[in-house]
Amino acid sequence: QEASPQASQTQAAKKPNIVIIGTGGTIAGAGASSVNTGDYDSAKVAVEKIIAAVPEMKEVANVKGEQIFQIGSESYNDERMLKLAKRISELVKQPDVDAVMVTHGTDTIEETSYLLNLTLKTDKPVVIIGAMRPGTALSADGPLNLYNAAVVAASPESKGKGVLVVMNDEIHSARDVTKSNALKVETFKSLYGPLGVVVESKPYYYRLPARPHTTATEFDIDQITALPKVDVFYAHTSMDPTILKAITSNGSKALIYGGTGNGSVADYMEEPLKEVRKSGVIVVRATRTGSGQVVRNGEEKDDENDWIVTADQSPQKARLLTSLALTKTQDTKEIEKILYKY
Ligand SMILES: NC(=O)CC[C@H](N)C(=O)O
Repeated sequence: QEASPQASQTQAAKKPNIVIIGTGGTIAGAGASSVNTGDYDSAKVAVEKIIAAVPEMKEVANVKGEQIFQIGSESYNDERMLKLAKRISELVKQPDVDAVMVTHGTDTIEETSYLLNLTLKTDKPVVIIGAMRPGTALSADGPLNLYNAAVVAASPESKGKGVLVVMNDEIHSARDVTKSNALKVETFKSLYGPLGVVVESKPYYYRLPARPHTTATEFDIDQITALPKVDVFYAHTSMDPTILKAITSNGSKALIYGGTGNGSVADYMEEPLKEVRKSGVIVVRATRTGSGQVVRNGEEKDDENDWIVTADQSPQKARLLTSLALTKTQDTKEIEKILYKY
């Protein structure tokens, strides 16, 4: 028996309204054949088509697509990130929008989502998803990731938990998540484990983010028009100190030195790095190891050189947070406090 139009209207009214913003990536990718899992063009398929491929989402929410760009996420820059963040901020202010999802390339999900987590002023669920295999491939992961993300975004339990990244049946906090493998579908890992999992159309949370996010931060996306320029230098054996010279005259306000081990600085890089600081650029020591806090004055003379250290953030996450910090203060001690707070 068909439901009456009124009955189906009431059904629709009970379901949350979710806007899905399409930005590109492999979830919007297409390969030449079904066995191409790593050889394909990303950012090809429109978000409406991606949504149409998962009609099961209609059971959980009223979903609507919106294409903001069609790019591989390696091509994000501050301008694009701000455009996306500002659009989400507009949407979450609408009373008829209950949650926002973003389909995103996986390369830089960890950066965009961290920026959103630090700057959006909302308790509504904001869920970012991608895929490791294009929709044309056998065992494509995008459709289930999309469905699971809708389940998470539609759940009242997901409110107030910060920006979430849902991939491979896991719910991650934007603060901690990182892409750990170039190909595998289980690439997304969080240093301290995921917040929860999605099982049979239900989210199950097991932990909460401890660091302030969204409504509890001092950063408001609506007040930010540009991000101060911050660059990253990746340390290795036999570095070329002249590369650091470029940082003193390219408009950078800070340099994240992705040091070996505990943010260590090679003996022959000390002078060039001191010069960077003397030129006015803030020097932040981070670690290239992927985890662990950098210890102030541990192996380096931070007090003497007026260098600062990150907590456990990767150089790329520290870059975004330092840039946000610079919108508030130029004081190195204050910036370091911010790096340890979020
Ligand atoms: N799996 C992916 O999404 C990678 C595709 C592309 N490099 C991107 O990040 O958009």
